[in-house]
Amino acid sequence: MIRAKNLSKHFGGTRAVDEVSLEVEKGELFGLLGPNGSGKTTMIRMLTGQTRPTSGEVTVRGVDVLSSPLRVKELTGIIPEQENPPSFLTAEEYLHFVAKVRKLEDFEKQCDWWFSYLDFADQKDVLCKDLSRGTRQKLMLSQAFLHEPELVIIDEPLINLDPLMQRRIKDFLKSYVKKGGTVFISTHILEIAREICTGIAIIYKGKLVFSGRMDDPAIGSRPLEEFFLELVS
Ligand SMILES: Nc1ncnc2c1ncn2[C@@H]1O[C@H](COP(=O)(O)OP(=O)(O)OP(=O)(O)O)[C@@H](O)[C@H]1O
Repeated sequence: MIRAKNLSKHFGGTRAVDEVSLEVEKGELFGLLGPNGSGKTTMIRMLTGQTRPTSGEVTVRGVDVLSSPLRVKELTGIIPEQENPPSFLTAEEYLHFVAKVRKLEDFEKQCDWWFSYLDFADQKDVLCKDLSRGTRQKLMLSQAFLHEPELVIIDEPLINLDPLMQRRIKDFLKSYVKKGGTVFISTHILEIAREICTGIAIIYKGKLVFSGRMDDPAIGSRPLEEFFLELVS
């Protein structure tokens, strides 16, 4: 689903991502972990065609991201970090707009399902600029999954969500991959990764320091925090 080979991004003298190679298979719920400033967002931006790598190769669902970034956007659901929906549309208008861009038919039912599942039907007619941060995140999650893409890439999926909504999204993500979807998330919340991810990669100062399945013997049964701290300190 995702193949990155020796991917690097430099900003002047800063090596935000440094020669990272990764493979994510179909059906995985894959977590990209790392401390603040370790390169997670930059990595996601390269995987989704939002930032051009300094060097390296990346394909998503077999499509070369560098030469066909728009095709990658068609094939995947994406939520960039702290992305906001357009201020001048209501929540419902935005979701309907995305459904039309994604060429969905009979989309009103699907949109209503999301409003109800994430418990924000009462905010449908509110302008996006007036939604709370958590509700904006609910809307962004809804738009990413609306067309049921085979692959969804989310930078910090649970940001700004209350514990009940975090539970609901975690359950949704687990069931999505059980049904054959693939989800790639970044997070610095280790309990989320321990609870829902099937595979993880850890980056530190731009370099990949671990990549493997959650049941990798190197992690064992110890708390993920212990393993993580060993690698990043
Ligand atoms: N546009 C940019 N220009 C210059 N430096 C940048 C730019 N974007 C990111 N960086 C730098 O690249 C490094 C990695 O940043 P990045 O945002 O990818 O980290 P992150 O792991 O997502 O961090 P966080 O968990 O704090 O969101 C940081 O040193 C950051 O300052």
